[in-house]
Amino acid sequence: MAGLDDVFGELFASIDAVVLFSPSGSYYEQFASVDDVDVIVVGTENAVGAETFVELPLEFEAITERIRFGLEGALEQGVIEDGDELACATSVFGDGIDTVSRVRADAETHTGIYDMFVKSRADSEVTKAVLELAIELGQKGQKGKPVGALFVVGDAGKVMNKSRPLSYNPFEKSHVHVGDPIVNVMLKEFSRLDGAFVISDAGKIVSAYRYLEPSAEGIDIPKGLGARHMSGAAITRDTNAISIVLSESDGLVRAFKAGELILEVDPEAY
Ligand SMILES: Nc1ncnc2c1ncn2[C@@H]1O[C@H](COP(=O)(O)OP(=O)(O)OP(=O)(O)O)[C@@H](O)[C@H]1O
Ligand SMILES: [Mn+2]
Repeated sequence: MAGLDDVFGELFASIDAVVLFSPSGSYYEQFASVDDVDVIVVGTENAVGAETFVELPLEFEAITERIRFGLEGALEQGVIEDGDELACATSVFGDGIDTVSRVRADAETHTGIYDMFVKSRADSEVTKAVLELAIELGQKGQKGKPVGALFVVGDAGKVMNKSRPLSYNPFEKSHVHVGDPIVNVMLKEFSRLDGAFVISDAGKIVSAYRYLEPSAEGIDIPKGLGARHMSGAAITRDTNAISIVLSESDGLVRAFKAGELILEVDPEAY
């Protein structure tokens, strides 16, 4: 009779690498004594001081997203290759690692979400701060009511050229940056008002209340979404910016790059 190892063992038979998602130090250490296996650590920070590390911008709640994003980053960094067989160990139910998924690295399913942070014009810290802000706004709303918001990040000069003011710009003479706690309060306050926020590569808030006027021809966004998403998507094809959009109507946060939807997250899941 076959033992469980014969059955479950197939999950990690002849794999090219083990990918540990946010392992504890002791869990990671155990792999040091395993022969002939490459170990890659993926997480929001390299808490275990791993030699091979891939950074996640957020702790994705959905395991499929977490693995897809982590592997996309690992492919980008060249620590794995297309077609590699990987044992991805992650936590689904508890604090510790409780799940192993066998996944084949597939360069074809490249979504661009990793590029959004690492290969964009804007600093990855800036993109991350804006994404976190949008998620936080989505969780709390404005005084309990759902709000929508549109942030256009990077390539600000070109974005300004493709847009016009809806009202006076409260950030006109200021030198404030995203990530700054005061600025987050201001951005949340202004998010009740119309138009887009324009943010520079380095995170400076260039303007609020911008009405975007990109060419929207041929832009394909999910059905049911309106002008905020259409303009947010289209501006990323006309410029090298990325857009992060919080929908007032369905509460989801979406990101667009090069005119394409590259990320869709439910703020309630974080
Ligand atoms: N071209 C644009 N540039 C900047 N902001 C815009 C633009 N078009 C619409 N908006 C902003 O988006 C808001 C919502 O518009 P609309 O309902 O058409 O968008 P939506 O994609 O359905 O977004 P939501 O899901 O939040 O309702 C508008 O009140 C306006 O503030
Ligand atoms: Mn709408």
